[in-house]
Formats: sequence, structure tokens, C-alpha cells
Amino acid sequence: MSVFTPVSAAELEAFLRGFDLGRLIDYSGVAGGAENSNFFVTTERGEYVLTLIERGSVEELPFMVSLLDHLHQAGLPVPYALRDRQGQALHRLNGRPALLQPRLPGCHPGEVDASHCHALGQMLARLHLETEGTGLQRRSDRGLDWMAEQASALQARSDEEARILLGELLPMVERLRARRPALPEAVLHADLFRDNVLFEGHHLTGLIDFHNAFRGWALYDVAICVNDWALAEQDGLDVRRAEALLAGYAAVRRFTALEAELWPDLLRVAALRFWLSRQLAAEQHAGQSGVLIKDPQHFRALLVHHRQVTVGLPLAL
Ligand SMILES: Nc1ncnc2c1ncn2[C@@H]1O[C@H](COP(=O)(O)OP(=O)(O)O)[C@@H](O)[C@H]1O
Ligand SMILES: N[C@@H](CCOP(=O)(O)O)C(=O)O
Repeated sequence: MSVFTPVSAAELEAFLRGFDLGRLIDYSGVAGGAENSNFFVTTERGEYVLTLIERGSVEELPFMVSLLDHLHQAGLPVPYALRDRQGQALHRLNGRPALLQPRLPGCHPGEVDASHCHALGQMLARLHLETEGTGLQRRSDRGLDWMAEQASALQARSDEEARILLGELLPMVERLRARRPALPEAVLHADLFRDNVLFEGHHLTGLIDFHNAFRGWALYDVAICVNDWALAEQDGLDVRRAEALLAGYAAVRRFTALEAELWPDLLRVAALRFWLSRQLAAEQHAGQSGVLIKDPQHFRALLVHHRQVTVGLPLAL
């Protein structure tokens, strides 16, 4: 279970007295989170999720609160920070920044098919269209500069095969850093893996965990999703699921010619980013029990496959 900061019933009851949500009925730590401490909370008024933020700066939280307010008002199925009686969205509990949000229905899809991918693609495009014109700004702490630095450092402590792979990827990262292509921008979720999306059957009921959100290339978000949602059994991409996701997206927001040109690179950048962050997390938490460690080798294998990208972006004729 990934609860890094425990919360007692008495502490939670005291916290809830600040809200208008009735008395605490039950609560439990959520297994499965990798970054923050989450608790499912049931009160007389309903079901909520309490999150204690374990990583990242407190100054960035108002960005996430505003983003979720904006998306909630636009009708997207996202959680948002509940205000206490004083109208406060951000709180502190046991030394951590704390947020209380409604619990969304649905669960993470076990087996993903093309229909899930199509729905996800459509929702991702809606997220981008709803945010492209907003003034919401945040830089990523896992951007190209970070990738260049971390990839060089990993290269120095890797086996030969990984050194060669990183040696191919680093010039591409440098080219993108230097060129700064004029790709369409929006606020990205930037971590929309299967464990951050909820479905009831084939109906998408929730996008959660916006802690990595930032303003950047919309196509990068698409690449992150394809790398996870269209992953084939044997590491490469499942063409049917990848095409369904891209078609769902393109039905809501059209891709540009420049996006089509840079698509293979963006798929690689998106895989590199999670290889690096998983590798760092695996090294940092090695030997610790109770922390969910995700496999970095999986993205390394995907990058070998991405030497040849066979799924192209659909362009309107
Ligand atoms: N608003 C929510 N509604 C329903 N379930 C949620 C909500 N927020 C979190 N969860 C559950 O908690 C789990 C961990 O949340 P997440 O935000 O992904 O944690 P972390 O930031 O630690 O990765 C999710 O996989 C989901 O099952
Ligand atoms: N979903 C990611 C974990 C989130 O990335 P981080 O950089 O915020 O740790 C994964 O599956 O690796």
C-alpha cells in the first residue's frame, strides 16, 4: 500500500469538521498510488478522496486547483478541490498539503480494447481544446532539459545496450530543445496512464491525478497515452488500439502536418521520460517495502521497438 503519511480517525474527524460534509463513517488508505498518500473517505454526505501531497512544491498547487475547477465547469469528468466553510481549497494535514475531492465512479479498465482507446482519445482532445486558450501556465519539472540531464547521467551508469540506445535518443532530445517546434500547445495531463482513468464498462467516468499537468505540446500528451493504452503484449504497439486512440482524438481536434512529421520523435520522448523517472524511482526506493515501484525496463524495451514507428497520425484530407 502506498500511504506514506498515516492519518488517524481522530485527525481525520478534526479535519472534516472544517467542511460541511457530516460525520466520518469510514476511511481507508488507497493502495496503488505511487506518489501521494490517498484515502477513500465516507461521510454522512458521500464519498471523497483525501490526498496528502508528498512531492512537488506547494506553490504549484493553485495551478492544479484552478485547472480542475476549469475542467469541472467545462463538464469533463474530473475531481476538484472541495472548499471548506471558509472557502479554502488547499489545507494542511499532518505536515503535508492536503486536498479533499469527490470520489469519481468507475474503476481502472483491466483489459483495454479499441473502444476504450477511442473514448480516451476523444476525452484527451477535449481536455486540450478546453485548455488551449486559457492563461493557465506551469512548466514541467520533467521536461526536455531534465530528460537531457537524466539521460546523460543514466548513460554513464548503464550497460552497453542501454548506452547505445540513450546515445541515439540524446541527439533527438537536443534537436527538439534547440528547434522548439511550433506545435499546438495546451494544458497536458502528462501522466494519463490506465491507472489515472476510470471507466464504467466502455463509458469513461473519470480522469484523475493531475499532479504532472503543465502547459506544453498537445502531441506529447497523445504520445504518452498511446505508449500506455496501445501497448501490445510483446512490448511494441497494438496497431488497432493505437489507431482507435488517434482516430478518437482526431475526431475532436485535427492533427497538423508538423505534428505528423514529429510524431515518431514525440513517441520516443514520451517513452524516454517514463524510463528515466521509473529508473530514478526504482533506485531511490530499492529495498523499501510498501512502495509501488513501476518497471523501468518496460519503457526501455518500448524504445527499442520505437526505432521503427509504424503507426502514423491520421491527417484530414
Ligand atoms: N477522485 C477520485 N475518484 C476515485 N478514485 C480516486 C480518485 N483519486 C484517486 N483515486 C484512486 O486512488 C488511486 C491513487 O490515486 P492517484 O492520484 O493516481 O495517486 P498517486 O498520485 O499517488 O499516483 C487511483 O488509482 C484511484 O484508484
Ligand atoms: N504514471 C507514471 C508515474 C508518474 O510519473 P512521476 O514522474 O510523477 O513519478 C508511471 O507509470 O511511471
